[in-house]
Amino acid sequence: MVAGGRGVRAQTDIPKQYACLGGRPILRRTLEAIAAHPQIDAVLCVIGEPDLAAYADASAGVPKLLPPVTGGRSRQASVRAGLEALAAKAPQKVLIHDAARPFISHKTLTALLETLDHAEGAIAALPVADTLKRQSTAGGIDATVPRDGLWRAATPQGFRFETILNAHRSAEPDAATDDAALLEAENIHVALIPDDPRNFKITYKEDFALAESLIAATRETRTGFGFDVHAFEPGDAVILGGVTIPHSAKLKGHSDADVVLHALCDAIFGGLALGDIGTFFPPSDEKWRGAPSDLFAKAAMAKVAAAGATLVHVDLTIIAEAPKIGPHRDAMRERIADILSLEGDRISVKATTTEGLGFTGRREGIACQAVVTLSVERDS
Ligand SMILES: Nc1ccn([C@@H]2O[C@H](COP(=O)(O)OP(=O)(O)OP(=O)(O)O)[C@@H](O)[C@H]2O)c(=O)n1
Ligand SMILES: C[C@](O)(CO)[C@H](O)COP(=O)(O)O
Repeated sequence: MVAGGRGVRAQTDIPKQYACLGGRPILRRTLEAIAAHPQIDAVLCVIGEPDLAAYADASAGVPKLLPPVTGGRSRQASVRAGLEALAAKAPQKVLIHDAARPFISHKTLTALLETLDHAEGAIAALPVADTLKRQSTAGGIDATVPRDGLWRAATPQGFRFETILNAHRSAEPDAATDDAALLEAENIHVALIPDDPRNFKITYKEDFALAESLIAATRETRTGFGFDVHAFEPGDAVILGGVTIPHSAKLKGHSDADVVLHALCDAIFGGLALGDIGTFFPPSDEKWRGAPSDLFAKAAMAKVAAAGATLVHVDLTIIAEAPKIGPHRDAMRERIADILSLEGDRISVKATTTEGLGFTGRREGIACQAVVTLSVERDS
C-alpha cells in the first residue's frame, strides 16, 4: 500500500492519509480493509520519511503488517521501493493500492486475486459513464471525445509479482501515473475489473465531505445509560466528575467512589454493549483499591476508539441534597472534557435533589445518572 505522498492537492495540515474520516485515520481504514481479506497474507506499507511516528500511531494493532519502507519522490518510485522490499519474499501475486482509497471492497480484492490465477495483471477500474469533452486553449470545448472503450483506472492493481517488479526495474523514472501503464508499454495484457464506484481516491479538499457521507451511511447512533450510587461515610470531601469538593462526609467505595465517572463509564460500556464497569474493573480486585476513577473513564474511551466509535455527547444528572453542585459544575465539565478528550460543549452536568425524599433526600449518599450518545460503525 503506497502512502508516501504529501497530499498537496488535499490541502490538509498533515499528509491526507493520516487525516481522520469518521474519527479514524484514512490510512488505518484502508489498511484494515485490506488486512481483513482472508486471501491476503501480508501487507507492506510504503510511507514518507517524516511520517514514521504518524504511521506507527495510525497502524497500531492492524494485523498482517510487515515493517514499513520509505517511499520516493513520485508514486512510481514509492511502488518500486515497496516491490523491492518484497523481492526476498518472492510472492506469486501482489496487489498495489493507494492509501488514499479507503473504500476498497472485499469483492474487488477477490475478483483481482482470482483473475491473477490466469492473467499477468488486472486492475480495478470503472467504465466512463459521461460524455467526454476536450477543452480548447481558449477554455471552451474543442471536441467531444468518443468514450467507447474508455475506463477510469483505480487501485488496487494486481500483478504476478515477478512481472511487475521487472517492469518497474526497467521503467524510466516517472514514466507512468499507475502501474498497469508499465505493462501496457511492454504489450502485456492487463485485465479490467469493474470496481465499486465508492472506491474513489481522496485527492482534493472537497473529497473529504463525500468520504464522510459514505462513512455516515455505515454508522448508527446509539444511546448508553448508566446509573450509580455511593453511600456517605465519615470524611471531609467527595470526588465528583474528577473534582474534589469539600463536604462534611466522603463517599464510600473500593476506588475513589466517584459516582459521576462510574455512571459515565457504565453508560459508555452500555452504548458499546460491552457490559459494565465491574466487567473491566471488578471491586474484588485489590489493584483498584483507592484508584482514581479517571483511569476507568480513560479505559472506557479506549474501548470507544477500539470499536471505531465516536463519543458524541454526555449528559450527567447528579442526585444529591448536598454538597451544592452549581459552584463546581464548570470545573467538572472541564475535568471530564479533559479526561475524555472531548469538547466541553459536548458535556452536560446537571444536578437535582429529591426534595428530601428517599436515601438521597435523607443525605445517606449520592446517585448519578449518565446518558451518552455514541456514533458506532454498524458492524462493530
Ligand atoms: N511520492 C509518492 C506519491 C504518492 N504516493 C501515494 O500514492 C497514492 C496516490 O497518490 P496521490 O493521490 O496523488 O497522493 P499524493 O501524492 O499524496 O497527492 P498530491 O499529488 O496531491 O500531493 C497515495 O496513497 C499516495 O500516498 C506515494 O506513496 N509516494
Ligand atoms: C494510481 C491511480 O490512483 C490510478 O487512478 C492514479 O493514477 C494516481 O494518480 P495521481 O495523479 O497521483 O493522483
